Amino acid sequence: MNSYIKPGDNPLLTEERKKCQFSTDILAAFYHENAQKIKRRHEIYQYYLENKELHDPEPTEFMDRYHRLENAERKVSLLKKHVKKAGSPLGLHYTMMIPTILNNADDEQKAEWLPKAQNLEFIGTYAQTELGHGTNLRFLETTATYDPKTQEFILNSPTTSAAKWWPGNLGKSSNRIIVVARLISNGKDYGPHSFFVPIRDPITHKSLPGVTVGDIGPKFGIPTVDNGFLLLNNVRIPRRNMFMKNAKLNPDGTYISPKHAKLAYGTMVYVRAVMIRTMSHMLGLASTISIRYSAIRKQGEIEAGKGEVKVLEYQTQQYRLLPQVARAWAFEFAGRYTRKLYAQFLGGDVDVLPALHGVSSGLKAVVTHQTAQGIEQCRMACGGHGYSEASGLPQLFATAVAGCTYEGENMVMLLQSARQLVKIASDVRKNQKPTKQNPVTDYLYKTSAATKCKIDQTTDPDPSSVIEAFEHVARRLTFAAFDKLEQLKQRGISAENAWVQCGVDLRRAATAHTRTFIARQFSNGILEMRDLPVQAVLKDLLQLYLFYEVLECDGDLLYDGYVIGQQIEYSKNNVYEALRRLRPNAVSIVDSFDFNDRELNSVLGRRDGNVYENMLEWAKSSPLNKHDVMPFHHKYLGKMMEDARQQSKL
Ligand SMILES: CC/C=C\C/C=C\C/C=C\C/C=C/C(=O)SCCNC(=O)CCNC(=O)[C@H](O)C(C)(C)COP(=O)(O)OP(=O)(O)OC[C@H]1O[C@@H](n2cnc3c(N)ncnc32)[C@H](O)[C@@H]1OP(=O)(O)O
Ligand SMILES: Cc1cc2nc3c(=O)[nH]c(=O)nc-3n(C[C@H](O)[C@H](O)[C@H](O)COP(=O)(O)OP(=O)(O)OC[C@H]3O[C@@H](n4cnc5c(N)ncnc54)[C@H](O)[C@@H]3O)c2cc1C
Repeated sequence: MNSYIKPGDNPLLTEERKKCQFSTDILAAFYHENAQKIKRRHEIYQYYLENKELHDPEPTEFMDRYHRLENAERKVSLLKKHVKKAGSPLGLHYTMMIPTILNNADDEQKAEWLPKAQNLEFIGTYAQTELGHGTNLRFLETTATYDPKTQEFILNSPTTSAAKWWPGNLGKSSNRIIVVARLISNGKDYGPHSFFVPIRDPITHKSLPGVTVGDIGPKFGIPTVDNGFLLLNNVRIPRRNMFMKNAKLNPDGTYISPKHAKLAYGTMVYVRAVMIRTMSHMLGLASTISIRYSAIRKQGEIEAGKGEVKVLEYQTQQYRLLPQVARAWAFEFAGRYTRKLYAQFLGGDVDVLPALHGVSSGLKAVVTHQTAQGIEQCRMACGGHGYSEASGLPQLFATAVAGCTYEGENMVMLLQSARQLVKIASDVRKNQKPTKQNPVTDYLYKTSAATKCKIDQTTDPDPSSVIEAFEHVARRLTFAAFDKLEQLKQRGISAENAWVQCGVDLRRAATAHTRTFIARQFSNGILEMRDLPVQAVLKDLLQLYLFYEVLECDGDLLYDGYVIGQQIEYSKNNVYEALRRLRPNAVSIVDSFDFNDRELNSVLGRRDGNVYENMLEWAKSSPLNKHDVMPFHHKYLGKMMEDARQQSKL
């Protein structure tokens, strides 16, 4: 039933795979949405294996940034020949440039820019954040002043803090970019708008007059990406280079407002909506690496004299790793919802934007945070080898944790989600009904279905009792934060200051609300699976997810007596029971994520489980090992020891 078994694999992994009680093919197709996608994934991987020019000449962990970027550019240029969609130096081109053209360009602009972007005739990025401002877009300093005489915009960075700072692929790769700047026309400031701006010559790739651009230097991770800075000095672009699907500017400089004030933020909403799946994949990668490794790593005896056991036998190891698998699945279902909502928005339904913004901002924050935490758990669960770059986990963590910051700092995003909750609380207090159905927030209008939680000692529990418990917590925290806000305002504190004073409570309400949403999506999502053995595995994962989350918020559940201590004990037992049931299938479940060795990029997580011999091979690639004696040895340490020896002879 496990189709990942191959001759030559580590027998400890084969032993695990032979225990599989379900079809890995069916589970893999469900994770990647259909069997066709799995087939295509396998074809692409096979193609990669056969085309050596696409391989790295040495492990990239040993390359400096210069050679990493060169290697990435080499592969990307080759990939264009092989497949349409490529990697790192084009990351932002695909995730932000093309979506902005689709989302913000009018038909004529789209006809001009989209085919060229898709054909990679130019490479672009999204330059919004500045040295002095990222979160607070209204205070961006870059200006685009309209000159009706020439029908051009003049772009300027008036101060050092106005320098664009951070955009991925801006430093060295991009030549046509989106600049977010404050539109000024006829002396009036209309706030941030997007402009299509050439920054490098298309032939020589040299920066254009008035453009100062470069790489911002090494970061916490993602060394292959050339995040950049940019200063603009009186750079002129034609009027039609302002993105005009929503807001427009006539040749005489008169401004036409968009249908919704925040339509200009559409690209950010898009990335927040799609990055949920990327996070699920990253957590899936980390789980695959750590669970496969835990199945071949033996350490310690459980019963003296019976031999060392795989570390995966320890309940503590299972408790660290299996909830990460469950969360990867939960995030996948949550991401399907936000992508569907975004498709509705892109199809022209502008009214869906507030709901989409509400759910995607909270979700982006919770999912990136839990993904980064989960990867770090996986890394630590691999012991010393998890600390080596050979595990792939340090780089994976460094990449994932950036998601907590980019596309809206997480705390700020939770506060955006809380805005929606507070509005609903205000409606409820005024006995107002929802104007429009929203399956994500409608529960806030209802009172608790039961005054006491229904979790009991059954080991095959109904998910609805847990979801109701999460709803109860989210509702209580939302109304508590709202009431506190109102009390502060009644004491004469301004609405804005009251908001700041309730920030922590608002964040907690938004987190609880997002937990409720994810749990419901997971619970509904698995109903689509008809194959009974696969359904059983998904139910075990759901059970683990739900009761693990109960234990994460036990204080909030106990706070008002909604649950009693005994129900927390039942919840713990349900976690342990789920771990016990999942254990025999653990390797097969992560196999079903269907990540190949290129994607895993980890000696510990290889499909064949032959870890130790490959660790030795990997270490031998270290440039330090090109020399038995380092050329500078006798200059420093050698000399120091020689001097000490000479001294001791005196
Ligand atoms: C496939 C992709 C996968 C992985 C990614 C891989 C690679 C990419 C890697 C990195 C790319 C990174 C890119 C970037 O980081 S780009 C820069 C991102 N920057 C941000 O996200 C900035 C965050 N700041 C904001 O979004 C806004 O400034 C903020 C929302 C904080 C505040 O905006 P503003 O001051 O204008 O509004 P408010 O007064 O707070 O609210 C007024 C009103 O508007 C509503 N609102 C706000 N934003 C939106 C929106 N986007 N859509 C709809 N509505 C919005 C807000 O809720 C208020 O409503 P109401 O309460 O009804 O008044
Ligand atoms: C790897 C990476 C890639 C990036 N790629 C891009 C890109 O391609 N294009 C681009 O334009 N930008 C990019 N960025 C920039 C990114 O979008 C910003 O860093 C991000 O939006 C956060 O803004 P900031 O840096 O101004 O943080 P700040 O807003 O200064 O945050 C600092 C602290 O202040 C808090 N804070 C700020 N405002 C509030 C508030 N209103 N209420 C409560 N607390 C608040 C935050 O929670 C945080 O704790 C990237 C960043 C990184 C790290």
